[in-house]
Amino acid sequence: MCLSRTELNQLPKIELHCHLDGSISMATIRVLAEKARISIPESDEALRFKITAPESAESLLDYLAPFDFVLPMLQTQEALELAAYDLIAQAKADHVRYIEVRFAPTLHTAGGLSLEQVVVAVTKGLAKGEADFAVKSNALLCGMRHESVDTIMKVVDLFSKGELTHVAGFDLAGGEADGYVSDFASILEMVKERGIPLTLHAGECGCAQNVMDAIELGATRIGHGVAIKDMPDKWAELIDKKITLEMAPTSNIQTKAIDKAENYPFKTLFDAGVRVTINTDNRTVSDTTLTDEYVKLADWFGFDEAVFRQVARYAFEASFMSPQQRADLADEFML
Ligand SMILES: O=c1[nH]cnc2c1ncn2[C@H]1C[C@H](O)[C@@H](CO)O1
Ligand SMILES: [Zn+2]
Repeated sequence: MCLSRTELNQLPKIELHCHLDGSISMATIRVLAEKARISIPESDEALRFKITAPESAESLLDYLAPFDFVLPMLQTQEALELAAYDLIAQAKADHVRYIEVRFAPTLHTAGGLSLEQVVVAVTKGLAKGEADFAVKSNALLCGMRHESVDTIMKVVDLFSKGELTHVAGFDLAGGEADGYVSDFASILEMVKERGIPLTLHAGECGCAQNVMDAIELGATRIGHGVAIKDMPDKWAELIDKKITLEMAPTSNIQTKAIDKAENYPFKTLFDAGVRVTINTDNRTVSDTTLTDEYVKLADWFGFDEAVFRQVARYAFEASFMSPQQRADLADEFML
């Protein structure tokens, strides 16, 4: 029997892949714009047009365009804290019990903040969100793929600052090109050496080899990884190494990682035993919620509750939670 939207909404969830700057609610964007004295459209319809992925998006690069609109509003500690708090409120509405919130600290320094101040502000917002909404979280720090190795290294160095808390892992985001992972081998070797948990955006643009390169260089999780559908001979390796794919159905269609729902490889990969998880990627840019993503997958593939519980267990196991967070949530997700 098909699960209703209400039943899907109420399932306890874990979200591993959600970008802070792509997931600020419209109401909070209005608050942030006013604080930053940035004029934005008055009508919600016109504002939505600016902050969501264009319907005509042909690629990941088109999909990323709305970020340029919101980033100027995210240049103070107050704004970052509000944005993080707002995201936790949205996660609560999806019955998310734990979320990893990613962002690129270097994109928030235009107003004079240090990288460290950026991270402190976000984690403060996450902590307030946890206190008010009982949603646990950690931050993941992204380097941007268009940045220099030196710049990204400064982000990696943040992990060595003992006073930062709730910073759980590293990622590389931004436009994807064939072979990009190996360009960052020196950074990723350092990440491995320092024992920093690693997830990498890969296989979002038809570049399946990037997924295998990411695994080779130490990623235990892959952001999207959709292109691995084209390399079935590699699935056994993913299963064997317990690699987890952070998939995001709406985003993956918008970026043209996949042409249409029927070809979305989630069920094929799940049935084969690959660890797949469900994520929003960007709630606002993709105009979605985690419940919407569950509803889509239930509609497309007729998944029952057991599938969603198994997927949540995969997310729990692959998460970069602290031992305490893991102990607190184990009963709920390791049924
Ligand atoms: O799906 C994505 N793929 C690659 N990069 C992305 C995606 N969604 C957001 N980003 C980028 C744009 C943001 O400014 C940055 C940090 O969150 O990450
Ligand atoms: Zn992403």
